[in-house]
Amino acid sequence: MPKQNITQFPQILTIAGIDSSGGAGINADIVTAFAHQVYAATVVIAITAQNTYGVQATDLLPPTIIEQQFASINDDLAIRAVKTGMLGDKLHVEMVATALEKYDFGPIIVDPVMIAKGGARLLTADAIMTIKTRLLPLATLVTPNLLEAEALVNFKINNEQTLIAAAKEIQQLGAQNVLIKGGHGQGHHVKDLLLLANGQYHILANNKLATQRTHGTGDTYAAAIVSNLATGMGLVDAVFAAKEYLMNTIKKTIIVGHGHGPLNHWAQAEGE
Ligand SMILES: Nc1ncnc2c1ncn2[C@@H]1O[C@H](COP(=O)(O)OP(=O)(O)O)[C@@H](O)[C@H]1O
Ligand SMILES: Cc1ncc(COP(=O)(O)OP(=O)(O)O)c(N)n1
Repeated sequence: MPKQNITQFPQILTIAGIDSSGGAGINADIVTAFAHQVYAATVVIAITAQNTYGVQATDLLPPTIIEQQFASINDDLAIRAVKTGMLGDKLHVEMVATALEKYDFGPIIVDPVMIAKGGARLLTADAIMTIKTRLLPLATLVTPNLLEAEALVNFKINNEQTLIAAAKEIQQLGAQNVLIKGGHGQGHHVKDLLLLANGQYHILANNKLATQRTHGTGDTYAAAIVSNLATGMGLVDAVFAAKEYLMNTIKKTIIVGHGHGPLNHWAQAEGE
């Protein structure tokens, strides 16, 4: 079927899991994209039963419907950039990699989601190797948090030297650019490291805010980056603008649920 050439709205694709509580996963990706005036299509890989206390159950969709979602989107939409999130297991990581090799959806942002804040596994341990061998070589940018970065490189990150070493090693696995997020670090400051394809790097630093309403921070960060890329921003600007969007969503708290609550995606529109 020929694609219509009507693309007034930048369109992104998110390939991830649904969060029943609405704060993370595909739910966070959609609201983040729309807050950026970007349209979001979805390939649903997983369904989770979770709330702000934690993840109670997860299930993965069968391959046929996943393959069909990719085909349906490719036949009709004009996707400019794509993001992956919760992929569940080795088989699903392989399927997603195969689809991303087959279809051209533009720059690929890989958020290698492994463990939710409450400790639940969102990716089986054996799938980490598949992320390394199949998905990272396709990635324009990979966005691990500190624990995910450690799992990718198999060493502890406890200072700036090991942080840079880890980013370089992840880049050698094939990801063009690497953003290691520092939210899980110790102390009062958060330091994210962005290592670029040309070897230069930037540190994005901010104070750690005393809040437990941080459910969906990783998804929101990556979704804002992919949205910015879809509007034509360069990678460095896209990351810095995404960080600013994210910080606004954390600073202006909304109260939903009793545990690790979701972010405030109205914050930017409301202004300072
Ligand atoms: N308590 C906090 N205060 C300020 N920024 C935070 C806080 N928690 C998370 N962030 C921001 O969210 C980003 C992602 O959080 P992080 O915990 O590193 O990843 P993930 O949400 O994927 O586990 C961090 O880089 C940081 O910018
Ligand atoms: C369906 C789904 N996908 C991803 C996550 C993890 O979200 P993230 O922003 O990395 O962090 P927390 O939500 O764990 O704070 C999730 N929980 N569910």
